[in-house]
Amino acid sequence: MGAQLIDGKAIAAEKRKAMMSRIESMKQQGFVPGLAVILVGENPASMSYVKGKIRDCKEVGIYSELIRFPDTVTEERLLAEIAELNENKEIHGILVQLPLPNQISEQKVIQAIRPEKDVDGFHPINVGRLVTKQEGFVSCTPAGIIEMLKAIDVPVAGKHVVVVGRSNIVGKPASLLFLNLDATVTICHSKTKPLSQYTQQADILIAAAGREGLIHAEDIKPGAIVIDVGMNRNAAGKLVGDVSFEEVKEKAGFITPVPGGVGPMTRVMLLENTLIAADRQNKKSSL
Ligand SMILES: Nc1nc(=O)c2c([nH]1)NC[C@@H]1CN(c3ccc(C(=O)N[C@@H](CCC(=O)O)C(=O)O)cc3)C=[N+]21
Repeated sequence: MGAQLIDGKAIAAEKRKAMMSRIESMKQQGFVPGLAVILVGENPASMSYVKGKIRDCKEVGIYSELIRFPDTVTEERLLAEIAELNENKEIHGILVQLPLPNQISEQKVIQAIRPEKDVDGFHPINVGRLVTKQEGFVSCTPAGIIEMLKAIDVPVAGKHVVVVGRSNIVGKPASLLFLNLDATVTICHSKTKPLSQYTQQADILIAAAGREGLIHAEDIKPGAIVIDVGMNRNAAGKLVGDVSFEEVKEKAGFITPVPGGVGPMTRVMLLENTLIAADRQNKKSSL
């Protein structure tokens, strides 16, 4: 294999280890960081993701609450729960697992969370802070991608970053983060024609379209850094990214695997954001 593997799982484990001592010293000062996770319904994928988040919290010593509702829950009830968590002094971060059932407006729910507790970074206030380069919370997946590049010591300034995908959760915030780090950023999406003409120009390629087999060897520049955000089930039921890993790894300089790449970094950044939230709220209350 030509490319060096970026081992997200190992980098995330390293980061969790470093967090444990930070949390230990917080606790010695009588302060325990806390995360509330709201799960609506019984979608198996959502249930398994949420379980993973709660397990991560336990491992590093973050207090966590899992709050579950049936998929028939009203928007009003959900908003009331969030209002309560906004006032709860033991809870510094609130995450509502997406997607939500159709009777509930995701935008309304996201906007009900106090921006200071929005550890997903989905609230428009936090998105606006990212756009204007102010302190706030950044969506966990893009933040995790930046941490991976830091871990392999790759400077971003002046690089051409091509982002394929424009979701509110990954593509858009990733583009803004790279722009804030002085990269030259191109955003591509399903209507971009021809896609390969753009991806071939990338020093750093972010594949976040959610389509298996989107990126092949001929679509990249030799030596490029390829970050695969895709999470697709292939015909054999296996979890695969947007990048045809076996062929692209021969031509890339660095590549992330799926699983074991961006996913574990996303999870660890949620813990990181929860610690940042706890720190900021602790400072405020002791002023
Ligand atoms: N409010 C909210 N915040 C989220 O951050 C959020 C969400 N809703 N809804 C769903 C998506 C999805 N997501 C994943 C995070 C990590 C892995 C992960 O760790 N994946 C493992 C593999 C897991 C497996 O094998 O299924 C890996 O890539 O190695 C997966 C998926 C967070 N999301």
